[in-house]
Order: sequence, then C-alpha cells, then structure tokens
Amino acid sequence: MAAALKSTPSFLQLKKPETHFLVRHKPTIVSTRRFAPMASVTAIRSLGIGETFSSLKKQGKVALIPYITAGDPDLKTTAEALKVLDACGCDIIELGVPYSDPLADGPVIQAAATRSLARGTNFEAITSMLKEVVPQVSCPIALFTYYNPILKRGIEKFMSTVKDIGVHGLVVPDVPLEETGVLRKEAVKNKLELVLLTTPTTPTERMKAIVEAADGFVYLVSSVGVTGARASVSDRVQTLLRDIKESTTKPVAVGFGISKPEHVKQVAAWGADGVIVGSAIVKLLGEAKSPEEGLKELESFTKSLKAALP
Ligand SMILES: O=P(O)(O)OC[C@@H](O)[C@@H](O)c1c[nH]c2ccccc12
Repeated sequence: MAAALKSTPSFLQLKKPETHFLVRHKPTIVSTRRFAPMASVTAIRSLGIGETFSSLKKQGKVALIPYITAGDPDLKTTAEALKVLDACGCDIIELGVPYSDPLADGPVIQAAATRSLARGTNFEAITSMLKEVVPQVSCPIALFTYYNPILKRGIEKFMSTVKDIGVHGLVVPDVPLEETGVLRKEAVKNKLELVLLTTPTTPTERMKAIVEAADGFVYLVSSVGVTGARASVSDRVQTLLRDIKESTTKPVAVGFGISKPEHVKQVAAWGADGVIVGSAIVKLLGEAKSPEEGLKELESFTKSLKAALP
C-alpha cells in the first residue's frame, strides 16, 4: 500500500471563477453553498474541489468528505446516497469505481466492489447515473478509480468522459509519480483536479514533490496498511499534518480509519482541512437490511459526523 501511494503528478491550480451565494432548499437541510455562475440559469455547477476548500477556509470550516462505492448495493441507491450526503452538508464526495483488484482496500470496500461488480456495475452505467445526478448535487464529486480502468479506456477518452459528466476531480491511488505525466496533462486539459496521496512512510523529498504536484487537495493517508475503520486515529497524524503544512498552503485532507464523530473532531483539531470517511459509510450502506434502511442510517451517521466538525 505505501509503495503504491508513493508518488504524485504535477498540476496547475485551476483559476477561480466569480462566485455568488445561492440558498438551495433541500429536503433535510437548507444549505448555502457557493456556485460558479453558469450561462444557463437552470443548471447549477458546484464549485470545484480547490475552490470548495478556499470557501470553507474563509468560514473557518473543515470539509467532510465521504467515500462510497458506486453500485453498492445498486446504482439507484448510489444516486440517492449522493443526494443524501449532499443534503447532510458533505463538502466533497469521493465516488469509487468498483475494481476487481483493489490492492489498497480493506475487506469492507473490497466486499462492496465485489457486490457491485457481481450486479454488473460498469463504467458506462456509472457515468449515465452521474449525468442524471450531478446537476442535483451541490457539492463537487471526485471520481475514485484505480489506474487500470483508466488505461483500459485510454487516458484521453477517460478524462474527457469524466469531465463531460460534470465530475470535478480524480483520485488514482496506485499510479506512481513517474508515470503520471500524461495523466496530469489530460486532467489539466479537462479542468479536472487530480488529488494526490502521501503516506506516513513517504520520504520527505517525495512528499514535497507530491504536495507540489497535487491539485484540489493533498490526501494524507493516516496509517500504513489498507482502508478500514480503526478504533482510533494515530496521533502521528498531527506531526504528519504539521510537516506537510510546512511545505504547502494547499488543503490537506486526512483519510484511513476515521469512523466516528470523535475521530473527525480529533483530526480537525490537529489542523486537517478535510476529513475523509469511507469504510464506515460503505459498511452501513452495503450491509443494511434494505436500501431504504441503508439510506436512513447513512443520513443519521453523516449528520453525526458533520456535527462533530467546525
Ligand atoms: O475506508 P477508510 O478507512 O475510511 O479510508 C477512506 C478510504 O476508504 C477512501 O478514501 C478510499 C477508498 N479506497 C481507497 C484506496 C486507497 C486510498 C484511499 C481509498
């Protein structure tokens, strides 16, 4: 895992559009989010990932970033889950493309990917779901995929498809820095923000190269090993955050093992700009008695995490 996450590509910061406030009435929470102006008054494009962090920073807030696996338990529920997460005030959503060899994932997310693939979820079905849902979601979505599905489709084609569905960013955990030149070129061309990951075992010089190249935010993996809820978050994260923030003003979000409101609170107190929660959410969605049950649990769990954040 650490080896797979050693590297990162380099990206230019995206330009900042003018923004205004719009209050969107939502089923559970009325939220005020910043939207970039659009030519058509009907479509609302959310802010990008880096822009979202800048807006939150001005408000003294920390981003809540959930991860869910597309198609688990099914794509219809994924579509609803994206809207629930948005309505509960999540700031950025990581949407995982299920993959047969998720080397960096623990048992919960591996099982989610297996269930989703067994149902026949594929990239085309995910993109058509997103075409419907993205205009109804006010926070930016970062597509989470391993490198292989990108190569299978062709980097240029993959990037333009992802841009066309209105996704703002990309997280590719297993592409080594040395091999990201063309990814970075295509991402910038398609105004996609490529998030890069650094780990507790990444050498300082390499961490600096990662941070330099990161776009959207820097993903700090909190602990070695694979994804999965942990009883506590290592206090080493505090030093890792300090070291990274000494080399950049870019936002840093922390993931791996974070699964309770107290974890979220602690990581925010250590200075993280964002907190990422995956397995705990994937588990309650994928293992619920019914999709409706799962969505209800998702709503209350997400609200408890949001309440723990400044
Ligand atoms: O599941 P956790 O422990 O809460 O960690 C977030 C993680 O799920 C998400 O960011 C992610 C899913 N798959 C990954 C693979 C590598 C790095 C990160 C990820």
